[in-house]
Amino acid sequence: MADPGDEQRAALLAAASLFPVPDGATFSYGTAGFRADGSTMAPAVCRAGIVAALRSVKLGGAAVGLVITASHNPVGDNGVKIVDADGGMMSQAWEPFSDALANAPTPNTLLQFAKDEGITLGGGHSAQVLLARDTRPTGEYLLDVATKGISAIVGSVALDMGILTTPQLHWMVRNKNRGLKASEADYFTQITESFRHLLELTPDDKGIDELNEKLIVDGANGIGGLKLEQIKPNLARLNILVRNSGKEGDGILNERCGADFVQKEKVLPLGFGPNDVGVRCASFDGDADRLVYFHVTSLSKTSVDLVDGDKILSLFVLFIREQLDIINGKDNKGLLPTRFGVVQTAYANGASTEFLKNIGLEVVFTSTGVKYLHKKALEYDIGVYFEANGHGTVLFNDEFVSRLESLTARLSEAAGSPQHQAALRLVATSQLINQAVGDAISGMLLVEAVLQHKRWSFQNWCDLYTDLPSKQLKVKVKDRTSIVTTDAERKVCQPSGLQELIDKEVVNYSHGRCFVRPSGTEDVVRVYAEASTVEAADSLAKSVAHHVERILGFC
Ligand SMILES: CC(=O)N[C@H]1[C@@H](OP(=O)(O)O)O[C@H](CO)[C@@H](O)[C@@H]1O
Ligand SMILES: [Mg+2]
Repeated sequence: MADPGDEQRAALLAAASLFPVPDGATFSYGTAGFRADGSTMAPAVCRAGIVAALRSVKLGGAAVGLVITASHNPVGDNGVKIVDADGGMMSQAWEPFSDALANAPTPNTLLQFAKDEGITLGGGHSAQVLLARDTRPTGEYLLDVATKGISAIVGSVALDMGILTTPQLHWMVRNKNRGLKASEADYFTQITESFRHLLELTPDDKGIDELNEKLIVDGANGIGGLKLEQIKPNLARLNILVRNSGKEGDGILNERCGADFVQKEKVLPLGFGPNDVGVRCASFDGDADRLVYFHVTSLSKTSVDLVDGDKILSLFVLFIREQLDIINGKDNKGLLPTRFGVVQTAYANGASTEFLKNIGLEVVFTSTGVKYLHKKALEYDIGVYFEANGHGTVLFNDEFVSRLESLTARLSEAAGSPQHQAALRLVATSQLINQAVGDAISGMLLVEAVLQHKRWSFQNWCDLYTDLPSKQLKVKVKDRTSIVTTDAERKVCQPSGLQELIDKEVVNYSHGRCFVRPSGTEDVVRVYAEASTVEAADSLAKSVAHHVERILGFC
C-alpha cells in the first residue's frame, strides 16, 4: 500500500514547482500579511494557501480564512492575509514559519514544521479554507493560485466566498466556527437589523433634520463602496451618497482617495469639493477595514477637518460609558460590573489620550498593528481599540455578553426603564460592530447611530478635543531592523544613543513627543512627532529624522 506521506509530499512538490520562489526572495509576513507588486505575488500566495490549510488541519479542521488584498496600497500591488479560526489575525506564533515557507525553495520546511507542530498530514482532519478577494485586477488570478496552494494539503477544501471586504471574510470565519449563520446575506441582515434596533432605542426620538441625515462616503474606488450601495436601501434614517464607489469608470483604487489618503494628507479625496461644505463625509480604505470622517472646510479648497480613529474611539467610549453608567451608576458597582478598557498605539494623538484619561479611563498601549491591539482589547469585558488611521472596533467578551443578555431578560419586567434601554443598546452595539476585526461599514453605522443618539452634529464631535499638530516622516536607511524599540514602540533601545538624541530634541518643544520605529509594511523607518504648533511638529520630526539617517546610514 502506498504511504499517505508520499502522496502529500508529491502534492506539495507539484504546487511548489508551479510557483517557484525567485532567488533571494525576502517575503516577510509583516504587520498585515505579505504584500508586493501583484505580478510578483504568486509564489508567496501559493505558500500562504498551504499555510492556511495547514493551520486548519492543526485546529482540527476548523475553518480558516485567506484574503487577497493590499488594502490601501496602489492598485498594482496585491497581498495575502490569513484569518485565524476565531476570525482574528493568524496566530503570531506561525509568522516565522510563514516567512520561512514563503522564501523557501522546497517543501521540506513545511514537512519539518508539520512534524514539529505534531500535525499529522492526511490523518483524518481535512482542512477548510474560506477565500475572498478585493477588486484588484490581479485578484482573480491570485485567488486561483491560493486555491492551488490549499489543494496541496491533501484532503483540504477551498471555499471561494467571492469579492468581499476584508472584515466580511473575518466575520464569516468567526461565525462559521461558532456554528452561526455565516453568509454574506446574514452579515448584511445582522448589521442592518442591529443598526435599526439602535435607532429605535434613541432617547426622545424626534427624528433628525435633513442635513444630519446626509452622509457622503468616499469608497476609495474599492469594495466597501460597492457593498454599501447594496445595503443602502435597508438603512433607515440615513441618506447615503457613495462617491469613488468602485463602479466601472469611477476612478482608480486608492488613487487620491480613501481613508489612508485623507488621514495622511489631510486633503479632500477626488470627487469632493466646495458644494459639500457642511455635509458629514466618511472615507473607507480599499478593503474597507479602515474608517475616518471629515468635513469639507469653507476656508480652503482642499483641506479637511479630520476625525480620525482616535476620535471615533472617543465617541464610542463616551456612548458605551453612558450606557454603563446608567446600568451601574458611576461607581461601577451596579447590576453589571464591567471591566472597560481602551487600547491605543503610540500614533494616537496625545490630545486623545489625555481626553480619555481625563474622563477616568484606563488607556493601555500596544505596538502598531491590529493584531496587537485586538489581543489586548480581548482582556476586558468591553475593550475598545483604534489606530489613528481608522482601524479598530469594540470587543465584547463572550462571558460578558451572557451576563448582559441575562440582565436584559431580567430587566424586561421593567421594559422601557432607563436601565433596560441602556442594556438593550449595549446588546445591539455588540451585534452591530464587527467582533472579528475593524470594519468600516459596521463602524460607520455605529458612528451614525451614536451621533443620532446624542443628537450631535459633526462639529460637536470634532470639538471633543483639539488634536495636537503632528508630523510623520519616512526615512530610508540601510537596515531598518537595526532599530529595536521597547515600551510599545515609544522608546528606542538599539542602536544605543539614539533615544538620548530624541529626548534632547523633544525637551525643546512645548507638548513635544517623538518616536521612531521600523515599519512592518514598508522598507522605511517611520518618524512621528507631535508638538503645540504645525511648524514645531515639522521641525521636531525633521531633526529626529536627521539623527536616524546619520546613525543608521541613509540610503
Ligand atoms: C503608522 C501607520 O499608519 N502604520 C500602519 C502600517 O503599519 P507599519 O508597520 O507602520 O508600516 O500598516 C499597518 C497595516 O495596514 C497598520 O496597521 C499600521 O497602522
Ligand atoms: Mg485595509
